[in-house]
Amino acid sequence: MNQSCQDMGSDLSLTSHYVNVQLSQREILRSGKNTNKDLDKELVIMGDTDRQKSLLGQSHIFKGSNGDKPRRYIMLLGNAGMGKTTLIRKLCLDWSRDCIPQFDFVFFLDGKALSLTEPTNSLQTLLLNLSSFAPVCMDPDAVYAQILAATKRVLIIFDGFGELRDYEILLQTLEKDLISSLQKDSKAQTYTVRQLYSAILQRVLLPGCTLLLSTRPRGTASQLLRRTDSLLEVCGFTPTDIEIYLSQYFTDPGLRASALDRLKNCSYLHLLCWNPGLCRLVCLVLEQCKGLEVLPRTLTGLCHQVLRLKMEKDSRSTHSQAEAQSEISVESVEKTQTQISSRSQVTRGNKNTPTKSRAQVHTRSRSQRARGSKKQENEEDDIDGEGMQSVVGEVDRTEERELLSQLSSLAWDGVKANSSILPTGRTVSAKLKAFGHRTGLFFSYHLRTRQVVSSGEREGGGREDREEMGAGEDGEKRGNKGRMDTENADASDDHILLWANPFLQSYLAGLHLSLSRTVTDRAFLQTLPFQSGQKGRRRPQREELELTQRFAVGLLFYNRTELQRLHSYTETAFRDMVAAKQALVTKHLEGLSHGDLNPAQVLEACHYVYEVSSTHGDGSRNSGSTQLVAHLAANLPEVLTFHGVPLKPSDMFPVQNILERGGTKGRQFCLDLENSGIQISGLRSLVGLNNINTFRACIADVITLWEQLEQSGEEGLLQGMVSKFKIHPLKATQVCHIEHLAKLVNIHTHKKLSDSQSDSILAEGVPAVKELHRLELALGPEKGPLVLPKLWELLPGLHNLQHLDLENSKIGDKGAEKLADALVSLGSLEILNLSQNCIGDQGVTKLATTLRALPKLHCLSLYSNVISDEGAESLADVLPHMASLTNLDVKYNKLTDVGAQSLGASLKNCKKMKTLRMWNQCIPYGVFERLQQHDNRILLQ
Ligand SMILES: Nc1ncnc2c1ncn2[C@@H]1O[C@H](COP(=O)(O)OP(=O)(O)OP(=O)(O)O)[C@@H](O)[C@H]1O
Repeated sequence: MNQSCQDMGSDLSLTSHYVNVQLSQREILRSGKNTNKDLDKELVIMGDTDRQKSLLGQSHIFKGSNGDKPRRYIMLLGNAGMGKTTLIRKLCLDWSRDCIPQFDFVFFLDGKALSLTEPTNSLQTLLLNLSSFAPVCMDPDAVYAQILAATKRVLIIFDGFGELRDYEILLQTLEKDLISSLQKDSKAQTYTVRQLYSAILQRVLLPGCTLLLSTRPRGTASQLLRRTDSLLEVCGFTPTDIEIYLSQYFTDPGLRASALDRLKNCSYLHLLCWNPGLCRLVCLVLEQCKGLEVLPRTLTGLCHQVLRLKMEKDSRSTHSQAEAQSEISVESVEKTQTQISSRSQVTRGNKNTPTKSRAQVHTRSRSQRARGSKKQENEEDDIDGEGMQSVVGEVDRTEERELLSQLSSLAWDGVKANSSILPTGRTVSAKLKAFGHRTGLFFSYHLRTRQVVSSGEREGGGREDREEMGAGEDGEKRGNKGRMDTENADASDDHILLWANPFLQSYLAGLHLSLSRTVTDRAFLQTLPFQSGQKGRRRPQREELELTQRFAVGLLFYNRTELQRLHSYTETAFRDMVAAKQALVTKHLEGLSHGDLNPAQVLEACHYVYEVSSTHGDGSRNSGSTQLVAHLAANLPEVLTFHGVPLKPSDMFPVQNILERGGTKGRQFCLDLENSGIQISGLRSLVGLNNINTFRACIADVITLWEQLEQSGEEGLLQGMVSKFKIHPLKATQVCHIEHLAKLVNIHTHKKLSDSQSDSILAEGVPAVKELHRLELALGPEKGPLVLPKLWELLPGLHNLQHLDLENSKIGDKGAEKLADALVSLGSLEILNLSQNCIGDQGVTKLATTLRALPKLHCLSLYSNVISDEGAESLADVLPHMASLTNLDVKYNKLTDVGAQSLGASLKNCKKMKTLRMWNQCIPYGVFERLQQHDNRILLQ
């Protein structure tokens, strides 16, 4: 394992190129039971400040927090390229170096092995022969016995599953017969990989072992959520990580310094490097475009450059190979020349064969060059060296275009089918496979490395594994995803062919949609985003599809000369085709009603327009793209919300771009970045724009930003950030929301940021707190009580609060007493909702004393508490003194006819009261009816 985990492809290895990334602990909003929502929507989005505090190092993955029980069912989350597999391999490597001593065995099970469908496996063969990186096992029976004897010391890692759904299917209840058969004899070689995976995941096999499952977070995961005890997410690269990565990648100090410099000057590329997979692509471009070439400015540009470089490298190396071969052929030709009577006939024959292979062509051209003067002697040989080269180039290009066209069509098929596995069979020609491998776009995964080994017959098991790990010269992920084999690229039963890089797959799929002759305008139109009817659709858009759409649109507006190599149209036909599709895109995007787009779609629209407008390498724009930017900037809603949309660092840039553009046209925006997890640096860039009138964001992050600005002495900016910040209305859905609010109220009351001595900017307090008129606690009865002590402390600071909604927070009598004390300061309060809070007589009696002191309170709900007659009496006493109260609700409490009659009698002295709701089952209906007859303000409902 130590050897086979190391390789990261292209001469990179874990030991020399791995960057230690952090993990963040994620939580889900609901209990996770019976939920059918998408996991990424269920995940609580943490603010940056809290996220930084919650980060875990790799050494803590298996440990419970604060000495809790160790984690046994861990889900590792991360989008494409975020480094899940790499992290897992690092864990394996660390384990092989004794750094994770709690496990005696680690097995790496790949989702791709599910392609093996024949029922010929046992748990033993699965672990010892099929798991990736498993070394040769000299005494499998003894090892297996040891595994079974201490399953608690076994770690099973599942990786390489396409999506959450694949796990969910494996978690469907197993048939009883299968369970008993597995429990009776797990050594019988009669099970499919699927059955064994299912049984391990469902803890039928290897109970007590630790499971680590990697997955992308899109899709529903109700079954998984029920089982996992830890959700961890790979965080991606910080700016420091990016520097570390670059300094490891560029070992030459000169190159390193210039690469870092160039990257820092290219903000968007730098932001993209947050994703390690993209960081690697960026390095590839930085490495190979050392000269003065302009760096790509968009994701389309980046992937385009990477593909271009790969193709150039490939054609260089195939040429040099062909030339090397031709040298040999020249010699042999020359040797045999005397025996060939009519060489010119051979030559002529070749010349007239347009489909000759590159090697043939080169052999010939090289042989001409080698022979020099002989060329003139041969009058029939009328093609000179240069002419030949251009023919060669043409032949190469034509072939390359053909291959690209096939590749991109396959890539689109994969994106449609949500799969990175290439179809087996004839669809992928040998030539295409070879091209895919040479360019590192494909890698082949070897499903099975060994024959089933039982003790006694020990075959050369691991050998193949190790040889294959080192194979391949340029694969993005070769060596990163299990076994592979570049020599034997055929997708036989034991091999499957995969796309090595999700971004390049999507780029090629986008290429197919935008430039292929086979995609009609109508079909193209249907693939564009935001189709009508999509808004209501629950199914989330998959990452690859979203990227593909972005690339397709980006490519259409790309520099036309750059695209020449990718298509086979004539110049005019190409121009017309592009113009027609550009018009379709423009019409489609301009026809959108931006008010109807949800926040995630608004973000996506910003990305499209960014790709369209900035793809030209030289920074120039064409008029079509300028028009699209202007249109979006003019039509974005004034209140622009990204609430609930996780914002990656690279999302910030396109949004900033469009907001700035709006600013040049005089547009002002109110930005809602709450619950988006935006990084503080991104927050600063966006809300620092001049045309942002107001903004909302995670309170703790805003405070951190203020502190940073104060420390750096940026007073002007701080002033703006303080005055633009808004928190009204505030709905607390997480415990931390109240903690953050408490911090803000503290700043407000002390009129300074925590460490500062005095602060003129905050001399009048925090405007956002002064303007907070409505506060709702929506944490429910489980989490609500956790924040109540903090809430009682902070409430007196909210002088201008008009509406306080504490429904269903399990306040109880004790809480009600504390609340009563806090309420004295809330002279502006108009509405108080204390429904469903277990408040009894004691609590309500205490409350009653302060309620009378609230001059503006007009609506009080004590619905569904446990107030009985004594409490009702207290309320009845205070009611006539509450001059502003118009509506009181004490329905579904415990008062009987006695309490009801007291309240009814008190009502007579309350001229302003409009409604009194008090019905419950303890009040005889007759009494209630009588009271109603006397005063029609008493209502049943
Ligand atoms: N911590 C890291 N240090 C150095 N390079 C990394 C790191 N994490 C990822 N990479 C680079 O990024 C590339 C993509 O990472 P990886 O394959 O692990 O992503 P993934 O999350 O498994 O993606 P997918 O969901 O597509 O399978 C790797 O090939 C590797 O080169």
